[in-house]
Amino acid sequence: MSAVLSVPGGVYPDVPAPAHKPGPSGTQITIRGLTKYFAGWPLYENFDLDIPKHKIVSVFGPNGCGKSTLINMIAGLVPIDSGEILFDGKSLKDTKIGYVFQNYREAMFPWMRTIDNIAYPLKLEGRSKAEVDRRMQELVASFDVKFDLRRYPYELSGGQQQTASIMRALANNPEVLFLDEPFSALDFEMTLFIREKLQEVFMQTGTTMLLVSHDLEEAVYLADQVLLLTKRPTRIAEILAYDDARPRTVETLSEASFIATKKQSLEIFQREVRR
Ligand SMILES: Nc1ncnc2c1ncn2[C@@H]1O[C@H](COP(=O)(O)OP(=O)(O)OP(=O)(O)O)[C@@H](O)[C@H]1O
Repeated sequence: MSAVLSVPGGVYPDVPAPAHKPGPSGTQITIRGLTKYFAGWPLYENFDLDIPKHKIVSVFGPNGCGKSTLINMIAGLVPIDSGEILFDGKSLKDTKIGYVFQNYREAMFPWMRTIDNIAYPLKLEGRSKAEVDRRMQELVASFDVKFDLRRYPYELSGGQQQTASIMRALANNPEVLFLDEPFSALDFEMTLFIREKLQEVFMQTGTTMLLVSHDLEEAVYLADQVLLLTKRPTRIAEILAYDDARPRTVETLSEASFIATKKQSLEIFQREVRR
């Protein structure tokens, strides 16, 4: 009798299960055979990537190479054509994730007070009022919030709104936090503040973070790994490790290892843009 493979939605005889290639130990996200076309043109074709656990990975590459689409596909916001994305061997639906959008003005529910926006993921999980209050206090302390969270989002400054968006994304302690150019709509002062807060949260929690950035200095400053992509159809140009100790500070910017990683990233970027 032929072997029968049971798959969701049906039973097909003689269909071998595709061999899943796990990543090296310490991998959080495995992407295998990812394929995505837009309007008949390939963006990703048979793309494989391992994203390590408890690290910050910055995604950098030429304009339109698919940085946002990559994190959006991993986060389940954009459907994939084919392939497999697993989180520690689990599917997305069994994984807690948080997402920080570039456009914070459209990220929050305008009819809810800021505090209720931030608590929303906890309420969705059915947490008790005491649990919600405790977590909110922790978040307020770790983000050093000085503004009134009972205000509506539109009553806050851009930096305050983005701070609140990040607090919401972290509220239920996600395993992975996605950030799509979180600083690009902020002024310099707010960028520095939020960047330091993210670094502090990372040092406290070790939450895996995937950051899309257009600013190479910022991408390297926060990263354990810089993922450099090619032009489309997009492949990995190179993955650079950057392991200076945290907290990284203004002094980090003049360290030889920081400058070398930035220079190497820029050279790879320029090579790919000219190709
Ligand atoms: N919904 C869509 N329909 C058609 N094409 C799309 C769609 N979303 C993205 N694209 C195309 O896919 C490519 C990758 O887009 P994406 O925004 O992911 O790139 P990016 O690297 O983040 O871009 P940028 O550097 O400009 O921020 C672009 O050519 C874009 O025009």
